[in-house]
Amino acid sequence: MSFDQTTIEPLLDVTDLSVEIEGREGRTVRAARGLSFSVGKGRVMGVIGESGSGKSMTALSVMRLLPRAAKVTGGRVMFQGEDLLTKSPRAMRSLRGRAIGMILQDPSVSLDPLYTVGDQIDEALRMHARMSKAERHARAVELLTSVGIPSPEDRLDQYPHEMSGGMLQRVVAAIAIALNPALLIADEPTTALDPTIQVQVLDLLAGLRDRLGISILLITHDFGVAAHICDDIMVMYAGEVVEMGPVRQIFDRPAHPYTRALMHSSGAPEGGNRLPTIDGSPPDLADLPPGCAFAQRCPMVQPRCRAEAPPRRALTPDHSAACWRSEEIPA
Ligand SMILES: Nc1ncnc2c1ncn2[C@@H]1O[C@H](COP(=O)(O)OP(=O)(O)OP(=O)(O)O)[C@@H](O)[C@H]1O
Repeated sequence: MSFDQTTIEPLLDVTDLSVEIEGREGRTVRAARGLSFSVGKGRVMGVIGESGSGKSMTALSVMRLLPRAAKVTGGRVMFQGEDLLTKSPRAMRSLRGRAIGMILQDPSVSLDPLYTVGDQIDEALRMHARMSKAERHARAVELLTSVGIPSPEDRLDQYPHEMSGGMLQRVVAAIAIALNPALLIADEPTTALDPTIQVQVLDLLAGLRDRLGISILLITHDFGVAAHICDDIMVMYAGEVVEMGPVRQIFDRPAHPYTRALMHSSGAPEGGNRLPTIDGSPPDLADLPPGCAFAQRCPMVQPRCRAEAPPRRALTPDHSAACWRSEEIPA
């Protein structure tokens, strides 16, 4: 749990989610292992961790868009009272775009170069909502305005190649929110953008939460990005959630040595060193060691850590971490 559920209702509630990928030579990659987390209504939850920690697989599982080689081997993904893992592909298609919007890393991949921005927003509105052509046009203008695009009427007639990366990501955001989704899943939405534009796009997302009450699951490997807009964060390492809680509490008192190392190696959202550099590399997810997966890189490792995996336990009602030595980590 990452927020006080007596006052904030969860919108997305994931329990014990496990994902396996059939790799080469019969290797089974354990991309997610028993993940549990909740995204509160109107909250931004940051999913943070190094490359390969399982952030994207987690998001793809929620959206039911895992690649063919990957499969969910256990768990529940409760959203608006239903387990998404049991829904039909057709029901999921309808849910995506309507109740769950998506923003991916590279806006040029999300948009079709052959159609104008206006056509692409219109398509999203036509697929799911019963609106007249005039209503759809008015809504498209309203959407572009709400994501901070100046002269929206003119922009509707432009093609993606006529717009900058930052503007394109705003268009993607406009399409993602076109049908008033309750949840937005954003996978590294600012990584492909210039640092100054990154901040603008993050502010846009924060604005959507504040104005529309949308919940956001934001994947990033950048602590600066998380600090900028997240209410809560979950830190992933080797397919597990190793720490979770309100961002302020984690900043003030990290309770996992990996979180602390990430915080110390990450730059501000304005630029600088975005890729965390921590000595050593994560374990092979197809051949995990016994005990704590971080033990081999951990500055605080003890013999017990190599023998027995620490369960995630609560330090405060809404802050938890999976480390035997949480209480000893310097603030
Ligand atoms: N098609 C695939 N076949 C085999 N293994 C895969 C495949 N896709 C991903 N993986 C593995 O699954 C694990 C989790 O990957 P995932 O993409 O979720 O990590 P991530 O934290 O999102 O990383 P990044 O920040 O680089 O996107 C990684 O170890 C990765 O190597």
